[in-house]
Amino acid sequence: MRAAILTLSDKGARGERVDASGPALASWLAEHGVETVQSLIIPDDLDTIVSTLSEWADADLADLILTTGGTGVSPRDQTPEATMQVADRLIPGIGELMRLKSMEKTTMASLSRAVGAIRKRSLIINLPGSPKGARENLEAVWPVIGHAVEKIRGDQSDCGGRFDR
Ligand SMILES: Nc1nc2c(c(=O)[nH]1)N[C@H]1C(S)=C(S)[C@@H](COP(=O)(O)OP(=O)(O)OC[C@H]3O[C@@H](n4cnc5c(N)ncnc54)[C@H](O)[C@@H]3O)O[C@H]1N2
Ligand SMILES: O=P(O)(O)OP(=O)(O)O
Repeated sequence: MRAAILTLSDKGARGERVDASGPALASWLAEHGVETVQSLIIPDDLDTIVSTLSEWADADLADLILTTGGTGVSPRDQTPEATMQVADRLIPGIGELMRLKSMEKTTMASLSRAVGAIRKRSLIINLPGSPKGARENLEAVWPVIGHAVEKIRGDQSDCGGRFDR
């Protein structure tokens, strides 16, 4: 699986804060056998997020595109809106699972409006901005990501019963 990481942070893009979340995600992915083929920091600007996500998905840069930051309720937080704008289809269960698992850790998880989406052959997942929040949310959905990527990329094998507890 190839991953790309997009960090949304005004301070990070201005060089006022070192991006700890993008590298934390790349390390976590490497430990799980996933190569990060691209990573970038951009400001919380709707049009820039839309154009970057569309470009990456349309070029089939990665199977999995992770965003970190801008999922909350501050005026500049618009990563979910940008993701919904580029989405061919949404996967509501991804956001539900992230919030369900994260609320075991902090009730503040209810403030993340993160979504999961598909554009072309890429799975896009929003994660919160802090390194801890980003990692915890990725861990929450990791069990379903491999299967989701296979199906999005056209795997036609029968999954009925394969994943029953
Ligand atoms: N499982 C968890 N889920 C959530 C957590 C958590 O700790 N565990 N935090 C919750 C909180 S609190 C909020 S609010 C929401 C939404 O978060 P955002 O996506 O809006 O995050 P930001 O406002 O972009 O960032 C928050 C905070 O994190 C630090 N930060 C942000 N970007 C970076 C970066 N690239 N490198 C280092 N640190 C960064 C900074 O202190 C920001 O103020 O999510 C809940 N979910
Ligand atoms: O500069 P950002 O975008 O990382 O935002 P904040 O620290 O206010 O969450």
